[in-house]
Amino acid sequence: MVPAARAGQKRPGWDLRGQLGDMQGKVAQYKGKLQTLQESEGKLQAQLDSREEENSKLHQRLQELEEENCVLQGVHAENKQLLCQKRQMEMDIESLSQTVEKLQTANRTLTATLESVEASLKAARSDLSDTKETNSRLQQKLAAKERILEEKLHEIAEKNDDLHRCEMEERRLRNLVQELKGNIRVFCRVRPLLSSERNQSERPEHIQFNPHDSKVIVLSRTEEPQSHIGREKRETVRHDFSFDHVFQPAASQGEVFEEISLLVQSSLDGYNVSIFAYGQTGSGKTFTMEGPDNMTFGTTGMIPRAVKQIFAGAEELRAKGWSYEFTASFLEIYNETIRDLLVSKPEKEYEIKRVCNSNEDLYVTNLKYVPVTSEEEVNHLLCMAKTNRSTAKTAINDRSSRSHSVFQLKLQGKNTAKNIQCTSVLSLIDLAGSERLDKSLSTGERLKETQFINSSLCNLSQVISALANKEQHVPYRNSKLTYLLQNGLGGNSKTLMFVNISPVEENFSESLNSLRFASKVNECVIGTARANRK
Ligand SMILES: Nc1ncnc2c1ncn2[C@@H]1O[C@H](COP(=O)(O)OP(=O)(O)OP(=O)(O)O)[C@@H](O)[C@H]1O
Repeated sequence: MVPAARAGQKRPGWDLRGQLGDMQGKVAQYKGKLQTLQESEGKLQAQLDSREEENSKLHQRLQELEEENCVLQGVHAENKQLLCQKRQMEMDIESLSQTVEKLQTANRTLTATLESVEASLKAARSDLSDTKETNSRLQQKLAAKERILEEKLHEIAEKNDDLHRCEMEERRLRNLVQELKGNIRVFCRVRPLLSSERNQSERPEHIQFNPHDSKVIVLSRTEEPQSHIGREKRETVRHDFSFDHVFQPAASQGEVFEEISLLVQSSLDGYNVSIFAYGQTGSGKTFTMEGPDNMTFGTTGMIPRAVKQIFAGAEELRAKGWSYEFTASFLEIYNETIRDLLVSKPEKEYEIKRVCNSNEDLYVTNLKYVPVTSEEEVNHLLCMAKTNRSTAKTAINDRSSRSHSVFQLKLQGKNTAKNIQCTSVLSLIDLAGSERLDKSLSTGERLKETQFINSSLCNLSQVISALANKEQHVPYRNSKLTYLLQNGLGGNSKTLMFVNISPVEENFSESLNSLRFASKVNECVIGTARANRK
């Protein structure tokens, strides 16, 4: 467009040819330029292509880089996370370090403790081993001791058997001694003068003792001349008596009991034992058997002493396997009538009967038989009996007993281990006064009493002599006393009689009578006693 505008400014024909030439030049120019351009374009195109190629490569590279970036970003994020984790881990590590430090400290402490524990353990192990050794030594010792113990137990068992044999032998020998002394023994006891009797003489001269022989007593009296019996001048008449023992007035209750204690003991061995006190009123029978009213420890009589010994003996025998049951009764026979001393107002009738299915055992109907377990219980019964005992006044003694009193203790022993049983009755009898009729000034009721007393005492002597003479008939039934005591009088029992003597010269005849009666009894030899054993 630009050349048309210039041609309008110069001549139109020239102008057109010039313009054409110009134009052609210009076209050629343009053509050249175009070619150059085309070439440039080709180059550019080539460049463009190469650029495009490069661009594509770059693009690809960019993509790769983006991808890498993306990866890097991931890595970065990861890195960041790792950093975070690292920090966390560092913190953890730090805390762990602290923990580790603490643990190390604790570990150190524990190690120290462990060391000390190990040391203790070691010591304990060593102790344990020592203890084990000691233990094993002790076990051996124990086993040895057990063996010894077993042997000893065996020995003890054998010794126990020996002991039992010895005990039986001792019993046998003790009873043999008693038998050799005679189953009926008589002890004479002369009581001291009472203060009320002192005006007579300080020392009774009509009674003499032998200081070298405790078995002898002599009664002597100077008698006036009596030509009708051949005595022309005054002469001293001697009456010599010999008994198993004679107790002088000074003899204590203890000394007397010592002499009868073996006899009492044999009732624990199964022997019936009867101990009588015989003598005139006021001669000391009740004192000997029971003791005085104002009893002291030293003056207790044979009954409480026997009871004490029986219970003590039973207790000793308990250790040897024996056990005992005791039954006590206390009665009096007054004018041939039985009365229970263990009841204050006896109203019943009492009769002596045989126990059913038994040839020997007797019992009294309605009588109180009291099972007793101790000395105190029996002493209580003795007190009760003393109060209830019938007493009556006579010319000779203020509180003279006019009845026979019979205390009986039944003993039932058993030794379960040895399968032995024994039964016996210990009878302690305080006989009624034996004074003669003329002296006691008895009349009326008193006369009757005296007759009953004398008849039953006479019957007692008849029974004893019938037994001694081995007579077929023994008159037990003639009096309540002998009937009741027949088991304590026969050959199966041991009998002891105290003959009590008053020291008063006035009582010479009574004393002589008593000593004569006792002598008769003493002469009796009744068969061998047998223990009631099963
Ligand atoms: N050995 C003695 N020592 C001291 N006093 C005694 C002795 N023996 C007896 N007596 C006393 O003599 C008196 C008579 O004794 P006791 O009453 O025992 O006689 P008794 O024979 O039982 O008489 P009775 O037949 O009347 O019962 C009593 O005062 C008693 O204390």
